[in-house]
Amino acid sequence: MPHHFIFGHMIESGKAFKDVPMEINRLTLTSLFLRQHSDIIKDGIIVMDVWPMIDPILYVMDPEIVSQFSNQQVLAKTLPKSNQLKDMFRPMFQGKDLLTMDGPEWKRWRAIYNPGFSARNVATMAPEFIEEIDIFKRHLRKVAKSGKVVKMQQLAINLTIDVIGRAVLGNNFKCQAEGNPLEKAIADQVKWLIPNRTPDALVKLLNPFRLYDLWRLERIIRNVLAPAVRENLSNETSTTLHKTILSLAVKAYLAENSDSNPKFDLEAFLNRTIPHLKIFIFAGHDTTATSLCFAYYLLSQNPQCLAKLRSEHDAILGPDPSQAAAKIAANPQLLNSLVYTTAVIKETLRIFPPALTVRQGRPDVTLHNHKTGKTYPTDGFLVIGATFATHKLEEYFPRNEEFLPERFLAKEGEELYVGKNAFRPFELGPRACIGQELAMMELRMILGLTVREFDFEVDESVFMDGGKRLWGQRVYMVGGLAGHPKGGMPMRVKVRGR
Ligand code: HEM
Repeated sequence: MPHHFIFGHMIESGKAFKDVPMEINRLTLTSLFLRQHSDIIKDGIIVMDVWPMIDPILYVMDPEIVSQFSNQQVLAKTLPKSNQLKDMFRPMFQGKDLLTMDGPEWKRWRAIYNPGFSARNVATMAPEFIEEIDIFKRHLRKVAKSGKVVKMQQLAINLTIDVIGRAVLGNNFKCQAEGNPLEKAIADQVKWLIPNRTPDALVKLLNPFRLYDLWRLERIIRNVLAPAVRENLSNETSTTLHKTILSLAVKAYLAENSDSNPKFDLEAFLNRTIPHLKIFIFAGHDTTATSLCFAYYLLSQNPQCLAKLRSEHDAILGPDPSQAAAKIAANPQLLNSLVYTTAVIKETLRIFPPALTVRQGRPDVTLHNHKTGKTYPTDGFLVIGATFATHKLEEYFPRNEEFLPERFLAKEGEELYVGKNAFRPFELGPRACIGQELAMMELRMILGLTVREFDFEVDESVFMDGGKRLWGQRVYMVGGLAGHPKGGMPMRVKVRGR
Protein backbone atom coordinates (compact mmCIF):
# COMPACT_ATOMS: atom_id res chain seq x y z
CA MET A 1 0.00 0.00 0.00
CA PRO A 2 1.42 3.47 -0.85
CA HIS A 3 3.27 5.02 2.13
CA HIS A 4 3.77 8.79 2.43
CA PHE A 5 7.08 9.85 4.01
CA ILE A 6 5.31 12.30 6.40
CA PHE A 7 1.72 11.10 6.65
CA GLY A 8 2.45 7.37 6.55
CA HIS A 9 -0.71 5.49 5.56
CA MET A 10 -3.05 8.23 6.73
CA ILE A 11 -3.87 9.41 3.21
CA GLU A 12 -4.51 5.86 2.04
CA SER A 13 -6.72 5.22 5.11
CA GLY A 14 -8.75 8.30 4.28
CA LYS A 15 -9.25 7.04 0.71
CA ALA A 16 -10.60 3.74 2.00
CA PHE A 17 -13.63 5.58 3.37
CA LYS A 18 -14.47 7.08 -0.03
CA ASP A 19 -17.45 4.82 -0.72
CA VAL A 20 -18.70 4.17 2.79
CA PRO A 21 -20.04 6.33 5.64
CA MET A 22 -17.26 7.84 7.80
CA GLU A 23 -18.93 6.51 10.96
CA ILE A 24 -18.38 2.91 9.87
CA ASN A 25 -16.80 0.75 12.58
CA ARG A 26 -13.00 0.67 12.50
CA LEU A 27 -13.02 -3.15 12.77
CA THR A 28 -14.12 -3.11 9.15
CA LEU A 29 -11.19 -0.95 8.00
CA THR A 30 -8.98 -3.77 6.68
CA SER A 31 -11.83 -5.12 4.64
CA LEU A 32 -12.08 -1.71 2.96
CA PHE A 33 -8.42 -1.95 1.90
CA LEU A 34 -9.05 -5.45 0.69
CA ARG A 35 -11.54 -4.08 -1.82
CA GLN A 36 -9.12 -1.43 -3.07
CA HIS A 37 -5.79 -3.29 -3.13
CA SER A 38 -6.37 -6.87 -4.21
CA ASP A 39 -2.59 -7.55 -3.96
CA ILE A 40 -2.79 -7.54 -0.16
CA ILE A 41 -4.82 -10.76 -0.21
CA LYS A 42 -1.62 -12.56 -1.21
CA ASP A 43 0.34 -10.96 1.65
CA GLY A 44 -2.35 -11.77 4.21
CA ILE A 45 -1.09 -8.86 6.33
CA ILE A 46 -1.42 -5.10 6.10
CA VAL A 47 1.32 -3.04 7.70
CA MET A 48 -0.27 0.21 8.76
CA ASP A 49 1.54 3.34 9.88
CA VAL A 50 -0.85 6.00 11.11
CA TRP A 51 1.46 7.33 13.84
CA PRO A 52 0.95 9.44 15.95
CA MET A 53 -2.76 8.49 16.07
CA ILE A 54 -1.86 4.98 17.18
CA ASP A 55 1.25 2.73 17.30
CA PRO A 56 2.13 0.96 14.04
CA ILE A 57 -0.21 -1.92 13.33
CA LEU A 58 0.03 -5.33 11.70
CA TYR A 59 -3.49 -6.19 10.55
CA VAL A 60 -3.37 -9.93 10.02
CA MET A 61 -6.06 -11.44 7.82
CA ASP A 62 -4.61 -14.77 6.71
CA PRO A 63 -5.96 -17.33 9.21
CA GLU A 64 -2.76 -19.35 9.09
CA ILE A 65 -0.74 -16.28 10.11
CA VAL A 66 -3.25 -15.20 12.81
CA SER A 67 -2.87 -18.71 14.24
CA GLN A 68 0.88 -18.13 14.65
CA PHE A 69 0.28 -15.57 17.41
CA SER A 70 -3.14 -16.59 18.65
CA ASN A 71 -3.86 -20.32 18.36
CA GLN A 72 -0.68 -21.68 19.91
CA GLN A 73 -1.58 -24.23 22.54
CA VAL A 74 1.50 -23.17 24.51
CA LEU A 75 0.51 -19.91 26.15
CA ALA A 76 4.08 -18.56 26.16
CA LYS A 77 4.04 -18.66 22.34
CA THR A 78 0.93 -16.52 21.99
CA LEU A 79 1.34 -12.77 21.97
CA PRO A 80 0.08 -10.97 25.10
CA LYS A 81 -2.81 -8.53 24.99
CA SER A 82 -1.72 -5.10 23.78
CA ASN A 83 -0.48 -2.41 26.18
CA GLN A 84 -2.83 0.01 24.51
CA LEU A 85 -5.82 -2.25 25.31
CA LYS A 86 -4.64 -2.57 28.91
CA ASP A 87 -4.20 1.21 29.31
CA MET A 88 -7.54 1.84 27.68
CA PHE A 89 -9.49 -0.50 29.98
CA ARG A 90 -7.59 0.33 33.20
CA PRO A 91 -10.09 3.02 34.33
CA MET A 92 -12.87 0.41 34.16
CA PHE A 93 -11.22 -2.73 35.51
CA GLN A 94 -7.94 -1.60 37.12
CA GLY A 95 -6.14 -4.37 35.21
CA LYS A 96 -8.00 -7.00 37.30
CA ASP A 97 -10.05 -8.49 34.47
CA LEU A 98 -9.74 -11.67 32.47
CA LEU A 99 -9.77 -9.82 29.13
CA THR A 100 -6.56 -7.80 29.68
CA MET A 101 -4.66 -9.96 32.22
CA ASP A 102 -1.76 -12.02 30.95
CA GLY A 103 0.62 -14.80 32.01
CA PRO A 104 0.21 -16.88 35.19
CA GLU A 105 -2.34 -14.50 36.72
CA TRP A 106 -4.62 -14.88 33.67
CA LYS A 107 -4.06 -18.66 33.64
CA ARG A 108 -5.10 -18.98 37.27
CA TRP A 109 -8.32 -16.98 36.89
CA ARG A 110 -9.26 -18.62 33.62
CA ALA A 111 -8.97 -22.03 35.31
CA ILE A 112 -11.15 -20.79 38.20
CA TYR A 113 -13.91 -19.49 35.92
CA ASN A 114 -13.82 -22.11 33.13
CA PRO A 115 -16.27 -24.49 34.91
CA GLY A 116 -18.90 -21.73 34.84
CA PHE A 117 -18.87 -21.87 31.02
CA SER A 118 -18.73 -25.62 30.38
CA ALA A 119 -21.42 -26.95 28.04
CA ARG A 120 -22.91 -28.91 30.93
CA ASN A 121 -23.12 -25.94 33.27
CA VAL A 122 -24.50 -23.69 30.55
CA ALA A 123 -27.25 -26.24 29.75
CA THR A 124 -28.48 -26.09 33.35
CA MET A 125 -29.09 -22.35 32.91
CA ALA A 126 -31.77 -22.97 30.24
CA PRO A 127 -34.89 -22.61 32.45
CA GLU A 128 -33.65 -19.27 33.84
CA PHE A 129 -32.83 -17.98 30.35
CA ILE A 130 -36.30 -19.00 29.17
CA GLU A 131 -37.88 -16.78 31.84
CA GLU A 132 -35.90 -13.82 30.48
CA ILE A 133 -36.76 -14.62 26.86
CA ASP A 134 -40.42 -14.74 27.87
CA ILE A 135 -40.18 -11.13 29.09
CA PHE A 136 -38.40 -10.19 25.83
CA LYS A 137 -41.30 -11.67 23.86
CA ARG A 138 -43.78 -9.63 25.91
CA HIS A 139 -41.86 -6.52 24.87
CA LEU A 140 -41.89 -7.63 21.23
CA ARG A 141 -45.66 -8.11 21.37
CA LYS A 142 -46.08 -4.62 22.83
CA VAL A 143 -43.92 -3.12 20.08
CA ALA A 144 -45.86 -5.06 17.45
CA LYS A 145 -49.15 -3.78 18.84
CA SER A 146 -47.92 -0.17 18.79
CA GLY A 147 -46.79 -0.51 15.16
CA LYS A 148 -43.87 1.78 16.02
CA VAL A 149 -40.26 1.43 14.93
CA VAL A 150 -38.11 0.30 17.86
CA LYS A 151 -34.34 0.21 18.38
CA MET A 152 -33.87 -3.54 18.51
CA GLN A 153 -30.37 -3.16 19.97
CA GLN A 154 -31.75 -1.69 23.20
CA LEU A 155 -34.40 -4.40 23.62
CA ALA A 156 -31.75 -7.03 22.93
CA ILE A 157 -29.29 -5.45 25.38
CA ASN A 158 -31.90 -5.41 28.14
CA LEU A 159 -32.44 -9.11 27.52
CA THR A 160 -28.79 -10.13 27.29
CA ILE A 161 -27.83 -8.18 30.41
CA ASP A 162 -30.58 -9.95 32.39
CA VAL A 163 -29.37 -13.27 31.01
CA ILE A 164 -25.76 -12.53 31.93
CA GLY A 165 -26.89 -11.48 35.43
CA ARG A 166 -28.31 -14.97 35.85
CA ALA A 167 -25.10 -16.60 34.65
CA VAL A 168 -22.72 -14.41 36.62
CA LEU A 169 -24.56 -13.84 39.90
CA GLY A 170 -27.60 -16.08 39.74
CA ASN A 171 -29.57 -12.81 40.05
CA ASN A 172 -31.91 -11.11 37.69
CA PHE A 173 -30.91 -7.48 37.09
CA LYS A 174 -34.52 -6.75 36.04
CA CYS A 175 -33.30 -4.55 33.20
CA GLN A 176 -36.20 -5.67 31.03
CA ALA A 177 -38.91 -5.46 33.65
CA GLU A 178 -37.98 -2.35 35.62
CA GLY A 179 -34.83 -0.84 34.10
CA ASN A 180 -31.50 -0.92 35.91
CA PRO A 181 -28.77 1.76 35.94
CA LEU A 182 -26.05 -0.89 35.52
CA GLU A 183 -26.13 -1.20 31.74
CA LYS A 184 -26.12 2.56 31.13
CA ALA A 185 -23.34 3.13 33.69
CA ILE A 186 -21.14 0.53 31.96
CA ALA A 187 -21.92 2.00 28.52
CA ASP A 188 -21.15 5.52 29.81
CA GLN A 189 -17.82 4.37 31.25
CA VAL A 190 -16.91 2.92 27.85
CA LYS A 191 -17.53 6.35 26.28
CA TRP A 192 -14.75 7.81 28.46
CA LEU A 193 -12.12 5.26 27.37
CA ILE A 194 -9.18 6.47 25.31
CA PRO A 195 -8.59 4.00 22.45
CA ASN A 196 -5.98 6.00 20.50
CA ARG A 197 -4.30 9.42 20.15
CA THR A 198 -6.69 11.04 17.68
CA PRO A 199 -7.71 14.67 18.39
CA ASP A 200 -11.14 13.44 19.63
CA ALA A 201 -9.46 11.11 22.11
CA LEU A 202 -7.15 13.86 23.36
CA VAL A 203 -10.09 16.20 23.94
CA LYS A 204 -11.67 13.42 26.00
CA LEU A 205 -8.46 12.85 27.96
CA LEU A 206 -8.14 16.53 28.84
CA ASN A 207 -11.78 16.89 29.85
CA PRO A 208 -11.66 17.91 33.57
CA PHE A 209 -14.96 16.09 34.14
CA ARG A 210 -13.65 12.70 32.90
CA LEU A 211 -12.10 11.26 36.07
CA TYR A 212 -14.94 12.46 38.26
CA ASP A 213 -17.53 10.92 35.95
CA LEU A 214 -15.67 7.61 35.74
CA TRP A 215 -15.61 7.52 39.56
CA ARG A 216 -19.32 8.45 39.77
CA LEU A 217 -20.26 5.71 37.30
CA GLU A 218 -18.13 3.20 39.21
CA ARG A 219 -20.15 4.00 42.33
CA ILE A 220 -23.39 3.35 40.46
CA ILE A 221 -22.06 -0.01 39.25
CA ARG A 222 -20.82 -0.96 42.71
CA ASN A 223 -24.14 0.06 44.24
CA VAL A 224 -25.86 -2.49 42.00
CA LEU A 225 -23.29 -5.29 42.24
CA ALA A 226 -22.29 -5.14 45.93
CA PRO A 227 -25.83 -5.59 47.34
CA ALA A 228 -26.48 -8.33 44.77
CA VAL A 229 -23.34 -10.15 45.96
CA ARG A 230 -24.29 -9.67 49.63
CA GLU A 231 -27.82 -10.91 49.05
CA ASN A 232 -26.53 -13.90 47.19
CA LEU A 233 -24.03 -14.82 49.87
CA SER A 234 -26.62 -14.62 52.62
CA ASN A 235 -29.25 -16.49 50.63
CA GLU A 236 -28.85 -20.10 51.61
CA THR A 237 -31.99 -21.10 49.77
CA SER A 238 -30.78 -19.93 46.36
CA THR A 239 -32.68 -21.74 43.62
CA THR A 240 -29.90 -21.41 41.04
CA LEU A 241 -28.68 -24.87 40.09
CA HIS A 242 -25.68 -23.88 38.01
CA LYS A 243 -22.23 -22.73 39.04
CA THR A 244 -22.27 -18.94 38.85
CA ILE A 245 -19.16 -16.79 38.40
CA LEU A 246 -19.83 -15.52 41.91
CA SER A 247 -19.94 -19.00 43.42
CA LEU A 248 -16.65 -19.86 41.70
CA ALA A 249 -15.06 -16.64 42.99
CA VAL A 250 -16.22 -17.44 46.55
CA LYS A 251 -14.81 -20.95 46.30
CA ALA A 252 -11.41 -19.62 45.14
CA TYR A 253 -11.39 -16.97 47.90
CA LEU A 254 -12.21 -19.48 50.63
CA ALA A 255 -9.58 -21.91 49.36
CA GLU A 256 -6.93 -19.17 49.56
CA ASN A 257 -7.90 -17.82 52.95
CA SER A 258 -9.07 -20.81 54.94
CA ASP A 259 -5.82 -21.20 56.96
CA SER A 260 -4.59 -17.65 57.40
CA ASN A 261 -7.90 -15.85 57.78
CA PRO A 262 -10.90 -18.02 58.53
CA LYS A 263 -13.21 -14.95 58.66
CA PHE A 264 -14.76 -14.01 55.31
CA ASP A 265 -13.63 -10.42 54.64
CA LEU A 266 -16.51 -9.16 52.52
CA GLU A 267 -14.91 -5.82 51.61
CA ALA A 268 -11.67 -7.47 50.43
CA PHE A 269 -13.72 -10.01 48.50
CA LEU A 270 -15.83 -7.31 46.84
CA ASN A 271 -12.77 -5.25 45.88
CA ARG A 272 -11.20 -8.09 44.01
CA THR A 273 -14.36 -9.69 42.63
CA ILE A 274 -16.30 -6.70 41.28
CA PRO A 275 -13.90 -6.10 38.33
CA HIS A 276 -14.24 -9.81 37.49
CA LEU A 277 -18.04 -9.70 37.57
CA LYS A 278 -17.98 -6.50 35.59
CA ILE A 279 -15.87 -7.89 32.73
CA PHE A 280 -18.23 -10.84 32.30
CA ILE A 281 -21.23 -8.52 32.28
CA PHE A 282 -19.50 -6.10 29.90
CA ALA A 283 -18.12 -8.69 27.46
CA GLY A 284 -21.18 -10.92 27.62
CA HIS A 285 -24.15 -8.70 26.86
CA ASP A 286 -23.31 -6.23 24.12
CA THR A 287 -21.67 -8.68 21.68
CA THR A 288 -24.57 -11.12 22.00
CA ALA A 289 -27.21 -8.39 21.58
CA THR A 290 -25.44 -7.10 18.45
CA SER A 291 -25.34 -10.61 16.99
CA LEU A 292 -29.05 -11.09 17.63
CA CYS A 293 -29.91 -7.82 15.86
CA PHE A 294 -27.83 -8.75 12.82
CA ALA A 295 -29.38 -12.23 12.76
CA TYR A 296 -32.88 -10.68 12.62
CA TYR A 297 -31.70 -8.28 9.89
CA LEU A 298 -30.06 -10.98 7.75
CA LEU A 299 -33.06 -13.28 8.10
CA SER A 300 -35.41 -10.48 7.10
CA GLN A 301 -33.34 -10.02 3.92
CA ASN A 302 -33.16 -13.75 3.15
CA PRO A 303 -36.71 -15.18 3.36
CA GLN A 304 -35.70 -18.60 2.03
CA CYS A 305 -33.27 -19.03 4.97
CA LEU A 306 -35.93 -17.84 7.39
CA ALA A 307 -38.35 -20.45 6.02
CA LYS A 308 -35.73 -23.18 6.46
CA LEU A 309 -35.04 -22.01 10.00
CA ARG A 310 -38.72 -22.12 10.89
CA SER A 311 -39.12 -25.63 9.51
CA GLU A 312 -36.19 -26.78 11.61
CA HIS A 313 -37.91 -25.33 14.68
CA ASP A 314 -41.19 -27.07 13.73
CA ALA A 315 -39.35 -30.37 13.39
CA ILE A 316 -37.25 -30.18 16.55
CA LEU A 317 -39.14 -27.93 18.95
CA GLY A 318 -42.59 -29.13 17.90
CA PRO A 319 -45.18 -27.62 15.54
CA ASP A 320 -46.78 -25.46 18.27
CA PRO A 321 -44.42 -22.53 19.06
CA SER A 322 -46.17 -21.88 22.37
CA GLN A 323 -44.97 -25.29 23.62
CA ALA A 324 -41.35 -24.83 22.57
CA ALA A 325 -40.13 -23.19 25.80
CA ALA A 326 -41.45 -26.05 27.92
CA LYS A 327 -39.80 -28.57 25.61
CA ILE A 328 -36.42 -26.82 25.85
CA ALA A 329 -36.68 -26.44 29.64
CA ALA A 330 -37.39 -30.16 29.98
CA ASN A 331 -34.55 -31.13 27.65
CA PRO A 332 -31.98 -28.36 26.93
CA GLN A 333 -29.94 -30.86 24.86
CA LEU A 334 -32.59 -30.34 22.12
CA LEU A 335 -30.79 -27.09 21.32
CA ASN A 336 -27.80 -29.11 20.09
CA SER A 337 -30.00 -30.59 17.36
CA LEU A 338 -30.71 -27.13 15.91
CA VAL A 339 -27.98 -27.44 13.31
CA TYR A 340 -29.42 -25.01 10.77
CA THR A 341 -30.07 -22.45 13.53
CA THR A 342 -26.43 -22.81 14.57
CA ALA A 343 -25.36 -22.30 10.96
CA VAL A 344 -27.51 -19.13 10.76
CA ILE A 345 -25.81 -17.73 13.88
CA LYS A 346 -22.36 -18.61 12.55
CA GLU A 347 -23.07 -17.00 9.19
CA THR A 348 -24.27 -13.88 11.04
CA LEU A 349 -21.04 -13.82 13.05
CA ARG A 350 -19.04 -14.33 9.85
CA ILE A 351 -20.59 -11.31 8.17
CA PHE A 352 -20.75 -9.10 11.26
CA PRO A 353 -18.14 -10.23 13.82
CA PRO A 354 -18.54 -7.76 16.71
CA ALA A 355 -15.09 -8.19 18.33
CA LEU A 356 -11.46 -9.02 17.58
CA THR A 357 -8.12 -9.49 19.33
CA VAL A 358 -5.40 -6.84 19.74
CA ARG A 359 -2.00 -8.16 20.81
CA GLN A 360 1.38 -6.67 21.66
CA GLY A 361 4.28 -7.57 19.38
CA ARG A 362 7.46 -8.99 20.95
CA PRO A 363 11.13 -9.11 19.85
CA ASP A 364 11.10 -12.93 19.84
CA VAL A 365 7.95 -13.33 17.73
CA THR A 366 8.14 -13.02 13.94
CA LEU A 367 5.22 -13.90 11.69
CA HIS A 368 5.76 -15.84 8.47
CA ASN A 369 3.75 -15.97 5.31
CA HIS A 370 4.66 -19.44 4.08
CA LYS A 371 3.05 -18.79 0.68
CA THR A 372 5.11 -15.67 -0.18
CA GLY A 373 8.15 -16.35 2.03
CA LYS A 374 7.83 -12.88 3.61
CA THR A 375 8.50 -12.39 7.31
CA TYR A 376 7.08 -9.75 9.65
CA PRO A 377 8.86 -8.89 12.94
CA THR A 378 6.22 -7.94 15.51
CA ASP A 379 8.24 -5.92 18.02
CA GLY A 380 6.81 -2.40 18.46
CA PHE A 381 3.61 -3.27 16.58
CA LEU A 382 0.02 -3.74 17.63
CA VAL A 383 -0.87 -7.09 16.11
CA ILE A 384 -4.55 -7.30 15.26
CA GLY A 385 -6.51 -10.32 14.13
CA ALA A 386 -8.51 -8.65 11.35
CA THR A 387 -11.49 -10.99 11.65
CA PHE A 388 -13.85 -8.86 9.58
CA ALA A 389 -11.47 -9.15 6.62
CA THR A 390 -10.55 -12.80 7.26
CA HIS A 391 -14.24 -13.64 7.05
CA LYS A 392 -14.44 -12.06 3.60
CA LEU A 393 -11.54 -13.98 1.99
CA GLU A 394 -12.88 -15.77 -1.07
CA GLU A 395 -10.40 -18.63 -0.59
CA TYR A 396 -12.07 -19.60 2.68
CA PHE A 397 -15.55 -18.18 2.19
CA PRO A 398 -16.65 -18.56 -1.44
CA ARG A 399 -19.57 -16.34 -2.53
CA ASN A 400 -18.72 -14.21 0.47
CA GLU A 401 -21.23 -11.45 -0.32
CA GLU A 402 -24.11 -13.91 0.11
CA PHE A 403 -25.79 -14.97 3.34
CA LEU A 404 -25.27 -18.72 3.11
CA PRO A 405 -25.68 -20.58 6.41
CA GLU A 406 -25.21 -23.76 4.34
CA ARG A 407 -21.44 -23.12 4.25
CA PHE A 408 -21.29 -24.19 7.90
CA LEU A 409 -22.96 -27.48 7.03
CA ALA A 410 -20.68 -28.22 4.04
CA LYS A 411 -18.28 -31.14 4.20
CA GLU A 412 -14.61 -31.09 3.24
CA GLY A 413 -14.28 -31.14 -0.55
CA GLU A 414 -17.61 -29.35 -1.11
CA GLU A 415 -17.64 -25.86 -2.67
CA LEU A 416 -18.74 -23.99 0.46
CA TYR A 417 -16.58 -25.87 2.98
CA VAL A 418 -15.02 -23.42 5.47
CA GLY A 419 -11.25 -23.82 5.67
CA LYS A 420 -9.38 -24.55 8.87
CA ASN A 421 -9.01 -21.72 11.41
CA ALA A 422 -10.75 -19.26 9.10
CA PHE A 423 -13.95 -18.78 11.13
CA ARG A 424 -12.88 -16.93 14.29
CA PRO A 425 -15.58 -14.59 15.70
CA PHE A 426 -14.69 -15.79 19.22
CA GLU A 427 -10.98 -16.03 18.36
CA LEU A 428 -9.22 -19.38 18.69
CA GLY A 429 -6.53 -20.72 21.01
CA PRO A 430 -6.09 -20.29 24.77
CA ARG A 431 -7.37 -16.69 24.78
CA ALA A 432 -10.53 -17.50 22.85
CA CYS A 433 -13.82 -16.22 24.27
CA ILE A 434 -14.67 -17.98 27.53
CA GLY A 435 -18.38 -17.25 27.00
CA GLN A 436 -18.82 -18.69 23.49
CA GLU A 437 -20.80 -21.74 24.57
CA LEU A 438 -23.12 -19.52 26.58
CA ALA A 439 -23.53 -17.01 23.73
CA MET A 440 -24.28 -19.74 21.18
CA MET A 441 -26.82 -21.44 23.44
CA GLU A 442 -28.48 -18.13 24.27
CA LEU A 443 -28.75 -17.15 20.60
CA ARG A 444 -30.06 -20.58 19.58
CA MET A 445 -32.66 -20.33 22.29
CA ILE A 446 -33.75 -16.77 21.45
CA LEU A 447 -34.10 -17.57 17.75
CA GLY A 448 -35.86 -20.85 18.54
CA LEU A 449 -38.40 -19.02 20.68
CA THR A 450 -39.00 -15.92 18.56
CA VAL A 451 -38.70 -16.40 14.81
CA ARG A 452 -41.85 -18.49 14.43
CA GLU A 453 -43.92 -15.98 16.36
CA PHE A 454 -42.64 -12.70 14.94
CA ASP A 455 -41.59 -11.06 11.68
CA PHE A 456 -38.86 -8.41 11.81
CA GLU A 457 -38.65 -5.65 9.24
CA VAL A 458 -35.70 -3.25 9.11
CA ASP A 459 -36.37 0.48 8.91
CA GLU A 460 -34.53 1.54 5.75
CA SER A 461 -33.08 4.65 7.38
CA VAL A 462 -30.16 2.46 8.49
CA PHE A 463 -29.35 1.35 4.96
CA MET A 464 -26.40 2.83 3.10
CA ASP A 465 -27.33 5.73 0.83
CA GLY A 466 -27.95 5.21 -2.87
CA GLY A 467 -28.38 1.45 -2.64
CA LYS A 468 -24.67 1.04 -1.80
CA ARG A 469 -23.53 -2.15 -0.15
CA LEU A 470 -20.47 -3.24 1.80
CA TRP A 471 -19.71 -6.92 1.31
CA GLY A 472 -23.23 -7.46 0.07
CA GLN A 473 -24.96 -5.71 2.98
CA ARG A 474 -26.79 -2.39 3.16
CA VAL A 475 -26.72 -2.19 6.97
CA TYR A 476 -23.32 -1.61 8.54
CA MET A 477 -21.57 -1.65 11.89
CA VAL A 478 -20.66 1.52 13.77
CA GLY A 479 -18.90 2.07 17.11
CA GLY A 480 -15.34 2.78 18.18
CA LEU A 481 -14.63 -0.50 20.00
CA ALA A 482 -16.97 -3.45 19.58
CA GLY A 483 -19.23 -3.26 16.53
CA HIS A 484 -22.86 -2.19 16.86
CA PRO A 485 -25.64 -2.03 14.30
CA LYS A 486 -26.11 1.39 12.78
CA GLY A 487 -28.84 3.44 14.49
CA GLY A 488 -29.45 0.71 17.10
CA MET A 489 -31.06 -1.38 14.29
CA PRO A 490 -34.49 0.28 14.03
CA MET A 491 -37.09 -2.37 13.25
CA ARG A 492 -40.79 -2.95 13.02
CA VAL A 493 -42.08 -6.12 14.62
CA LYS A 494 -45.19 -8.01 13.55
CA VAL A 495 -46.88 -10.90 15.29
CA ARG A 496 -47.09 -13.65 12.66
CA GLY A 497 -50.42 -14.57 11.28
CA ARG A 498 -51.96 -11.17 12.01
C1 HEM B 1 -21.63 -13.38 20.24
C2 HEM B 1 -21.10 -13.14 21.39
C3 HEM B 1 -19.62 -12.99 21.66
C4 HEM B 1 -18.59 -12.71 20.82
C5 HEM B 1 -18.64 -12.50 19.31
C6 HEM B 1 -17.38 -12.68 21.61
C7 HEM B 1 -16.10 -12.47 21.10
C8 HEM B 1 -14.95 -12.52 21.86
C9 HEM B 1 -13.61 -12.36 21.33
C10 HEM B 1 -13.26 -12.13 19.87
C11 HEM B 1 -12.76 -12.47 22.37
C12 HEM B 1 -11.23 -12.32 22.31
C13 HEM B 1 -10.91 -10.89 22.67
C14 HEM B 1 -9.45 -10.56 22.77
O1 HEM B 1 -8.61 -11.38 22.45
O2 HEM B 1 -9.16 -9.45 23.22
C15 HEM B 1 -13.54 -12.67 23.57
C16 HEM B 1 -13.00 -12.79 24.82
C17 HEM B 1 -13.76 -12.85 25.97
N1 HEM B 1 -15.13 -12.95 26.04
FE1 HEM B 1 -16.40 -13.04 24.49
N2 HEM B 1 -17.72 -12.91 22.92
C18 HEM B 1 -19.07 -13.12 23.00
C19 HEM B 1 -19.80 -13.43 24.12
C20 HEM B 1 -19.28 -13.49 25.40
C21 HEM B 1 -20.02 -13.86 26.58
C22 HEM B 1 -21.49 -14.27 26.61
C23 HEM B 1 -19.16 -13.71 27.64
C24 HEM B 1 -19.36 -13.94 29.12
C25 HEM B 1 -20.15 -14.41 29.76
C26 HEM B 1 -17.87 -13.31 27.12
C27 HEM B 1 -16.75 -13.08 27.88
C28 HEM B 1 -15.48 -12.95 27.38
C29 HEM B 1 -14.28 -12.85 28.20
C30 HEM B 1 -14.24 -12.81 29.72
C31 HEM B 1 -13.20 -12.82 27.33
C32 HEM B 1 -11.73 -12.79 27.69
C33 HEM B 1 -11.27 -14.24 27.78
C34 HEM B 1 -9.81 -14.45 28.11
O3 HEM B 1 -8.97 -13.67 27.65
O4 HEM B 1 -9.54 -15.43 28.80
N3 HEM B 1 -17.98 -13.20 25.75
N4 HEM B 1 -14.88 -12.71 23.23
